[in-house]
Amino acid sequence: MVKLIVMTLTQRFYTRTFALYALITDETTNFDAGAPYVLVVPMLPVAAVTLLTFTLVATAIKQNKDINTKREDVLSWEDYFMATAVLAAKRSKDPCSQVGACIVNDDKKIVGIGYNGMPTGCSDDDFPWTKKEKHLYVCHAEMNAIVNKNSADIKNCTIYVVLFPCDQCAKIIIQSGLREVVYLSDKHESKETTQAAKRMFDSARITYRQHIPQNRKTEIDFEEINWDATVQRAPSP
Ligand SMILES: O=c1ccn([C@H]2C[C@H](O)[C@@H](COP(=O)(O)O)O2)c(=O)[nH]1
Repeated sequence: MVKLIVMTLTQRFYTRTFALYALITDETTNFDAGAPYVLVVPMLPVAAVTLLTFTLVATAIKQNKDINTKREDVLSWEDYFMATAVLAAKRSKDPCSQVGACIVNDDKKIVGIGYNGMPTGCSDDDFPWTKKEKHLYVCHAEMNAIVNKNSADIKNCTIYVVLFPCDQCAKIIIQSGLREVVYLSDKHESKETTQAAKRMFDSARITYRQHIPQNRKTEIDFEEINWDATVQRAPSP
């Protein structure tokens, strides 16, 4: 409907502008080879301004409509849980692999989040991040998500994790009673540790599958919040 109104108005505008221009210049009656350019070139800025105006009006109308209509283009549950794992991973200080994990129960409630990092009390600045040494100290994302759980029981939950779990994490996942592993990357699939993890999952009947995001990109844009329209309170002293 909005499109139709805009198209009709645009068409009318052009017809009238063209007729007016033809009247002033009388070019339509003297159509030699150069005449079309003489007609079209001066109209380009007018056309650009008109198009911009109509686009702005159409956007305003559309936005006005949107505040009264249910949004359809929302994050799917699966993208939401994996995005939560990816967001947690952004806290990781590991220079090679930033891993995040998010545990979800049957009611679609998040009951644990974690990322790979040094144990509490072991400073990120004092312990090594080199490829060889870090493995002695780093707590894996899955382990952190499990020990950080905010629910008494995580039995039958699903864990969304950025990287396929290693053998050590597989053991903790199995012993915690988790039912399913959803992962994003399997970049260490040829490693013995990943193969051992898959062997244990298969035996313990824990399913695993790769998550293919519906949206390749999910942006968080703090600028989207209209700060000017909110009351800005002074921070507490
Ligand atoms: O299941 C896993 C496996 C690994 N991690 C963490 C541990 C390390 O910080 C990195 C792996 O580093 P690489 O240099 O890629 O070997 O990922 C984890 O959290 N969970």
